[in-house]
Amino acid sequence: MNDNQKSLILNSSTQYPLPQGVKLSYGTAGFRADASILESTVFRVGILAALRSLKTQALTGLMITASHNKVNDNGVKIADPSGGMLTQEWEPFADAISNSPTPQHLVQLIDEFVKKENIRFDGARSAEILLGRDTRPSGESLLEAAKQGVYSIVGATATDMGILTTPQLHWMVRARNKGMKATELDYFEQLSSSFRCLVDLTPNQIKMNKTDDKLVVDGANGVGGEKLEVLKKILNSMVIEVRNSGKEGGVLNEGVGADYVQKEKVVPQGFYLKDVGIRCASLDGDADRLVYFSVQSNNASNIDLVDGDKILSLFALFIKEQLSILKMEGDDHVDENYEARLGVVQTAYANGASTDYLKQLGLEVVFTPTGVKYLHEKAAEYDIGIYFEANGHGTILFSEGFLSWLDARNNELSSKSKGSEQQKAALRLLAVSNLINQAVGDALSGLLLVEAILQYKGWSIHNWSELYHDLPSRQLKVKVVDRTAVVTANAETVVVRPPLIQEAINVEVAKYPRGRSFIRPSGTEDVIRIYAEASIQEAADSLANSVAKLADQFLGFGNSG
Ligand SMILES: CC(=O)N[C@H]1[C@@H](OP(=O)(O)O)O[C@H](CO)[C@@H](O)[C@@H]1O
Ligand SMILES: [Mg+2]
Repeated sequence: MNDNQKSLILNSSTQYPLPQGVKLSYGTAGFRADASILESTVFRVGILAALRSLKTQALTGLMITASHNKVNDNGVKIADPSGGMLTQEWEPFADAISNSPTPQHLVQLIDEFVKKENIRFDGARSAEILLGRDTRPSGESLLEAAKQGVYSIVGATATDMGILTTPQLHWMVRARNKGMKATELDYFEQLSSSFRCLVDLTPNQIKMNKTDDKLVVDGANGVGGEKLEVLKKILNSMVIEVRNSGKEGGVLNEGVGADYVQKEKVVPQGFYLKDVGIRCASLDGDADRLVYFSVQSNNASNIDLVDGDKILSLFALFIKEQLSILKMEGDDHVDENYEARLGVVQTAYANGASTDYLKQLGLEVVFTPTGVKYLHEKAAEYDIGIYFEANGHGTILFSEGFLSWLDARNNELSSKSKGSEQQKAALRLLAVSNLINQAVGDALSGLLLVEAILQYKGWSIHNWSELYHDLPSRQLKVKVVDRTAVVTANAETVVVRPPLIQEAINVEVAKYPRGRSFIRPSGTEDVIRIYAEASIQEAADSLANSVAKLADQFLGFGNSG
């Protein structure tokens, strides 16, 4: 970096001093904290986004959101040029600059990093960043901090895309870097046209039952509801009622939203006994998570939850079905068929019944540690990789190789056997690849795919929910002295440090039919998470409680002496 560049960073960073005692880390989902202490962090992430753009010679994204956290929190994360999460290799640098104590130190860190990464400042291509934010009131001033960060790199430009869902921003970054149309309207048009295409390919004999027409969506009082209203107008064919859109005065994520519904297993605000039998869905605060539910008739706060695992199962079932139709021998007697590698990616939080179901379908199921970045990376190894966290974040990734084969196959079928079942299957798969966000999990595109598949199958939410029955489960959190003392292996299913705790967990698990339990340090909160499942709820609760006691015994404050 030349002196001019150094003094630019030095000067602008003095405007954004690091508050005393703040130490943040680029965790599972970027930086998150109370919004009042975040300006300096967001400013520095602005610099980071510009450096990433220079390094890759491509456009990057910066999103200001704290997803399902309370409204006073905020956060910031980067979309890499692929549209995915920031490469994990840069996370340590993100931590280092965001915690750097003085402007001088910051400049020094950046200078060293630029040399190490061989980042070019020769002006061959300037850094370019798209900025987005959710509906949080603190978003506006944090956006300004992000811009100032970007502008601290000579020649860098920042384009404010306004209020967006997180997946919209990721989608735009990916689309721009692929040279495709990338405005918000393009996003809506791609989703709606591919959805229409799928619905038009619904077999004629399957007609929806009247009562299954309507979908009611809980928008978490965030950005998702607002965007869904726009999408709904463009679609013009679906009966969608949006509640908790934020316009009715409700508070973001308070008693509403996908995280609340999935963790508490109760109805969000604004849903009542009168909604029994209706298909309902819930988005989270930045609309990258989606769960479905229906209100139970016995008690208005009870729900039948259709979580990420079941969305994954529905998608997997559909894709597998289309692939086998495609493989059927048609009139053209093509014997050269592409064996598409279909893979399903879950985490240890996936309900055991879902894993059994997927394996029963003959699918390859693999596990990764918690966090979308791990699941996404794994899913990208397949021709078609479907990944979901139980909490409703996930998508379906199609490899370039498979898509170009599929495209060619479709062309061939359309000339030899237009309108055949095989061609329809090829068209459906192509439509899915356009509908479902290829950059990151996206509640809006996921919702449209669920709706299209339910129509295709002529299924109610009840039919869908009956695919399998969840094993009863329980999640608990335990505060410990130092959560980093816990080291896990095998996709977080066994504890390797501290010694002996895993043996003790095994003893507890063995006491319960279909018992399973694991502990891991959270990447977003200062707690150890406990997960347990068993054949009945009482057993899952009791197993979770015993394991929580073990965690406290081995790691808790009582033990610290
Ligand atoms: C059990 C659980 O839901 N964990 C969540 C949560 O991570 P933790 O590392 O468990 O705090 O937040 C992550 C980011 O949103 C999400 O990816 C993950 O699934
Ligand atoms: Mg989210």
